[in-house]
Amino acid sequence: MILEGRHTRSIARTTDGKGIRILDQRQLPWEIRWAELRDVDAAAVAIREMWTRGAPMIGATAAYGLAMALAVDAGDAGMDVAYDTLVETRPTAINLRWALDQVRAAVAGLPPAERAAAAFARADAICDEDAGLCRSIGEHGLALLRSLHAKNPGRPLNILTHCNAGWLATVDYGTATAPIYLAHDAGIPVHVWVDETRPRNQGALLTAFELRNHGVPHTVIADNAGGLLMMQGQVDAVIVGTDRVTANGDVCNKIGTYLKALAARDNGVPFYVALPYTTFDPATARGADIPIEARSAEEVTRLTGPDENGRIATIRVTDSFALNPAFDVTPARLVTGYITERGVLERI
Ligand SMILES: CSC[C@@H](O)[C@@H](O)C(=O)COP(=O)(O)O
Repeated sequence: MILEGRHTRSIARTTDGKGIRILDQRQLPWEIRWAELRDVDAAAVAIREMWTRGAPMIGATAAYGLAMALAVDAGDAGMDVAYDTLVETRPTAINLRWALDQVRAAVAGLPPAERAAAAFARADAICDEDAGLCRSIGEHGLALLRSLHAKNPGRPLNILTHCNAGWLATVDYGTATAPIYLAHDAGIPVHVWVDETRPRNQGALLTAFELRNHGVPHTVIADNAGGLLMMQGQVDAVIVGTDRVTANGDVCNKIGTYLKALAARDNGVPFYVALPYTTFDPATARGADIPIEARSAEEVTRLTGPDENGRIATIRVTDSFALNPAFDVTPARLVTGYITERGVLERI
């Protein structure tokens, strides 16, 4: 399924300006379906049930959710209830709290009649800023990929990524994918190893969809294949996104990221983390202090997708007890560099 354009903004206001449209990521890559969210409860459901996902996109959706709440009840008490509802939807990505705090600060001290408009304006600005941040991450990452490719100019540059940190997870470009898109557009022969990213398969379903749309050569691999490929010299760099980087540089990202970082270190493969400043959490000292989201065991025990007739079907993988921590923490010592809008930093 190809969208118009290579990447697109996956969040926008509805034409009447009172709600938002998001790409319903539960349907991808099988169907392009936009969902309209018209109140704070709809925004909370969309975040919690992962119609939309990825740290910056969660923040953007929540910002609009708070604005929609203020359009109904602009009082302080109502705002606090809406804030609490939204901030609890997903605990790990710091962008969620950051964006809600931004909207709350933007309306502080305003008369109730002016609050909703100010909140929507701040949410719009968060989206515009995020697209710019990701573009800058892409430009700094492009310079990095150029130098990596120059070491072996005769062959494709092999990047391994985990989960989806692409334009679906941000407002545009993505974080981990932005350098890849810009490198591909600049004529650097990039090939991407895409971890399928069990249990929700964000790699196989979403990152592969994005790369296909953009025409970037890629190969989907089982999550456990990366170590072997690194050992065989088939990975030049790992680039991942993140839900939160703490004051000491620890990186929280989709479950399985830590194992990739360990394998990368053991094989001398550089391990990069792409992030905007909105994902940095200086108030949290270290990764062990981050709340790790526990999601439903059914995400592990069930698989969902279209059957041979195109009908969406769910099959059971096991009836045993299952555990589903959604994120893990990669210690700062395993990170080669942080690709940010300010440049590629050895320390955050
Ligand atoms: C630019 S998105 C960065 C992270 O949010 C991304 O890598 C990730 O882990 C997403 O997890 P998800 O559970 O799909 O929201």
